[in-house]
Amino acid sequence: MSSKTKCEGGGLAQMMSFDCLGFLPGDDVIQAMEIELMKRWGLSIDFKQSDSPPKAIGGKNRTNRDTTELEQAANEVTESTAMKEKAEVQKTECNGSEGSIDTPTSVGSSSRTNLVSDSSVANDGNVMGHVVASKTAGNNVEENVQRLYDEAVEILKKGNYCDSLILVDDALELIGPDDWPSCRPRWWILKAKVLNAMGDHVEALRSLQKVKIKDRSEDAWIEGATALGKLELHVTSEVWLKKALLSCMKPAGGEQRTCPRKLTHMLQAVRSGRIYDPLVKDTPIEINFTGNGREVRAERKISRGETIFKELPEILDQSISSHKRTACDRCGRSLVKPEDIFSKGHLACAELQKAFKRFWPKKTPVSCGSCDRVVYCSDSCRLEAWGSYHRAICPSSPETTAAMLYDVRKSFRDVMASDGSSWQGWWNNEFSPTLMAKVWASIMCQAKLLAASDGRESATKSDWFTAGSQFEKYSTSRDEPVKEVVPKMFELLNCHFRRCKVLHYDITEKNFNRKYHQIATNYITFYDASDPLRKFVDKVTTDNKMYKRIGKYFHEPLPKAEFHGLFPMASCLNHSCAPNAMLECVDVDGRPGIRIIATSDIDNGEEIRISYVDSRLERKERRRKLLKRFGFLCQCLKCQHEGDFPEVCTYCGKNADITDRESIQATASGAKTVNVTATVIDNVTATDIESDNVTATGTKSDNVTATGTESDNVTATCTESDNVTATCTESDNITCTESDDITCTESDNVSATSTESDNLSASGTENTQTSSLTEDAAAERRTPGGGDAKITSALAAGADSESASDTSSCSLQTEEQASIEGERTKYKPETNQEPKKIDSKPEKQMDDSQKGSANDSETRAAETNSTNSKSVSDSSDEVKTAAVGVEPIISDSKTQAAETNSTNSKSVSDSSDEVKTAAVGVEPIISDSKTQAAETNSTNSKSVSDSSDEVKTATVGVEAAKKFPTCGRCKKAWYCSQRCQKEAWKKGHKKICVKV
Ligand SMILES: C[S@@+](CC[C@H](N)C(=O)[O-])C[C@H]1O[C@@H](n2cnc3c(N)ncnc32)[C@H](O)[C@@H]1O
Repeated sequence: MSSKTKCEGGGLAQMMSFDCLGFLPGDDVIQAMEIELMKRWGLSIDFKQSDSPPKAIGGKNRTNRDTTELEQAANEVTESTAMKEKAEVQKTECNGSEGSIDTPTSVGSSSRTNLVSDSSVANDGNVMGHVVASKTAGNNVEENVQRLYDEAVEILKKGNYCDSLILVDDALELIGPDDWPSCRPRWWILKAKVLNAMGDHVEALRSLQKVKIKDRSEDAWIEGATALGKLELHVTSEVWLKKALLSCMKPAGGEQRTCPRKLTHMLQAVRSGRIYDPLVKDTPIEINFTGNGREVRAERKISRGETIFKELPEILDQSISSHKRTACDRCGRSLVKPEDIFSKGHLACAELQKAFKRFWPKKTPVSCGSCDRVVYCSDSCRLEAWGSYHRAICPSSPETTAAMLYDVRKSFRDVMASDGSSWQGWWNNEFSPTLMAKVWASIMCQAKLLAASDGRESATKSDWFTAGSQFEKYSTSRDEPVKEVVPKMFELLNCHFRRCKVLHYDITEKNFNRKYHQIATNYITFYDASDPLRKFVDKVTTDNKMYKRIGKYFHEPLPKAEFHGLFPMASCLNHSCAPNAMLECVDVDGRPGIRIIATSDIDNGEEIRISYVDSRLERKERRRKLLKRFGFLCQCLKCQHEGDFPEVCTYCGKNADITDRESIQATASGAKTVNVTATVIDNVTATDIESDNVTATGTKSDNVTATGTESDNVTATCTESDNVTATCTESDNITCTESDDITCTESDNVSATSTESDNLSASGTENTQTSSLTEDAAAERRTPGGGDAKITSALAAGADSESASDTSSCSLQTEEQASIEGERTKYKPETNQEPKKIDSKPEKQMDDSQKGSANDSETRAAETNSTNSKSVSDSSDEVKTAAVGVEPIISDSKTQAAETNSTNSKSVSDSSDEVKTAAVGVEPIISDSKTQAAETNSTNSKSVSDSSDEVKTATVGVEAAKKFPTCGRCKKAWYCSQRCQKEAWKKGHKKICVKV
């Protein structure tokens, strides 16, 4: 795609949160019918070429579509519109209307009396009189016309449609076309407003069409779009809304500006209707667009256990962790073989072999024919895949970028468990990179088909827009940069599609981020409900004798071929931890799909929600998962009425003790390390005298301060925090990340490094080096291998064999080619081992790059999974850190994490490398003589000392506060008083409380 035709849409697309506002596939046919109808109603067709969609693939466009077909369709619409009109709430009629047969409504258009001279109408008489008089006298006319206009608007506001219509008509008659041409359009628009309010949308359009296109203001386009929408001419309505948006963004002769939210909302609502209405037509749901995005509502009462809808994925890819299980690349049908599941030893068992012969469903995979990377369950899947995406990513030769994409997918799975770090910059484990590649490939194949069906070699802008619009269904509100985290994958995809045989597509950074978030927000994990392994096991387990002999081979949870798919309707379902529906994997039309089932009775109009996580998990765990993958803090009824901590009243938020839970503080003297780590605590402070390391780490904290006097390293690190200060007096190093202020006073040798810091100052120091990185440089540093020219070029080299046409941008450098070979082998360790479960590591990879050191604290804290304190030291000379009173999980109250100002602290040490956890509420334990001073800066501080000077670790201990009594039924809420418990019960706890 040339830069001219990039599907970026600039501010417009962003504002709309749609990729590009092109036409949707099939719009040409719909528009042809809409034009037919408009002609019947005597409306002019003032379209330009660019207002028309490209013709449908394999279909007929409006020029070659059979006219009788169109007429028939138009007749049907006319009839249904007329019927609707009848059923609709009363339309206002002034003096009786005379609608023509084809015109669904025609109110007040023909039979009004001319009231130019009748100034008794409503209260406009005087103004009208003035206008007439001033016109005759030739003075003050414009002023009087303006007054007349204001008057008409006032009357309209009062809902007196007939009077305002009469006034507008009279004014239009009075102000002849040649009098004040610039003033007439306003009157026509006002007339359209009145007519729309009266329900006469055809007449409203007729009025608007009296205004020349070049004179149509944003208001005119909006009014027209409203009329068209009411007449259910949705494609044309959207065209008018886009014109409103354009004229609002850049009014004639005016400066570029931002448009009102209302307008973008209108466009989104029309667009959503156009996208989802055809999908939901045979279901009991409607999909609406609200201020909070899409939502699914019941259109009628739905009973518990009822299937709400079934759906197949629009596009899918196998999850990285299950790639060893053979499955169809197109539909996800599992083609798993015994060898994929059982070890060689097990396979040697004759009994098992016999059982395989008898019970294992036989299905021979169909290979791609061009590459050996994918298989299909049937020839039809193979052909479908080839036409719709695979031909754009088929790795027919091992040297291609496409092959590398598959290598990455495979190797990623193999090495993740052992060496996650070597994958930094390539990918994370959210979903497979080939899913993203398939999305682009299918846009490309669609654009190619659109172009080809019109006899063109290359795709036009409109083709690209239409092709891209198939993924508009998957909206997202997330926009964090991803390219920076996985720059190598960006390079690989960009290089591949830029030089692809099908068409050239230049993936921009913005495209990449957007597609990533679209997929990450919307993918659903599913599997083939008719998996051969499942069928085999079912058969064996029903045969008692057989089960006795071979049942021992499958005690483990059975591994499934698992997929990530994009499901248009299910992706609109919002989450609730107390859902009224759930998702189940089932066969749909002979293919693996899903169905949504009501888990309780659902009222007409009620929102349908599923749970994105296991709703039996603790609230903090559910919220952590939701925040991590979907970026929201769940506020559902269940979350509102469950607590995380026994020390905090779930209802009123009161703490069980009197300490100030907004602060966490540690002070130590002469210790090796003073380390305070906190999540969602406002003030995090580590202070130290003559110690080696002082570290304060805060996530989502307001103030993070590390202060050292004559200390070696002072580090304050924070993620998403407001103020981070590392202050050091006569100390050696200060490091601040994402800090607002850094201050150094009278230090000997200070090196203060700041990333994205606002203020960096060093005063009174003898030897000071300060550096402030620019955002770009910082990004490059943060991303291992970021900007790695070798990889980029090598990727280009790999792509060379695919296309000779575009060598300028991806040039081949031989010594670099060798380097990618090195990379390739590095990423392809030979392993026959069963891949380990890779849950946390890959996630951590992404976090590491995104969150910097804060991630460490989160990981450590997650390991301890405790709100309680611990301190750790060990005999190695590495500095060990431990989260102090840290809850890594999101908490909506700043008071939920424990703090150090406590009465009882403790520290634990151990000689192993691992972070150890400790029980709470006990006196400090000193199990290792190498642990030295620890002291909490509290009223009841503890101190621990030791005579050795080898390793000094000081960490702050925390005691859990007193606990409140729990809800006896569900044990998921704590209350400080009976009153709180009763109130909470009434306000919603009752609805979510389940006896355990
Ligand atoms: C699969 S989409 C669901 C449809 C969504 N409303 C939309 O328009 O895209 C998932 C996204 O919906 C939003 N979402 C879903 N459930 C939510 C909830 N309970 N609270 C807040 N946001 C929610 C989040 O932004 C999440 O990333």
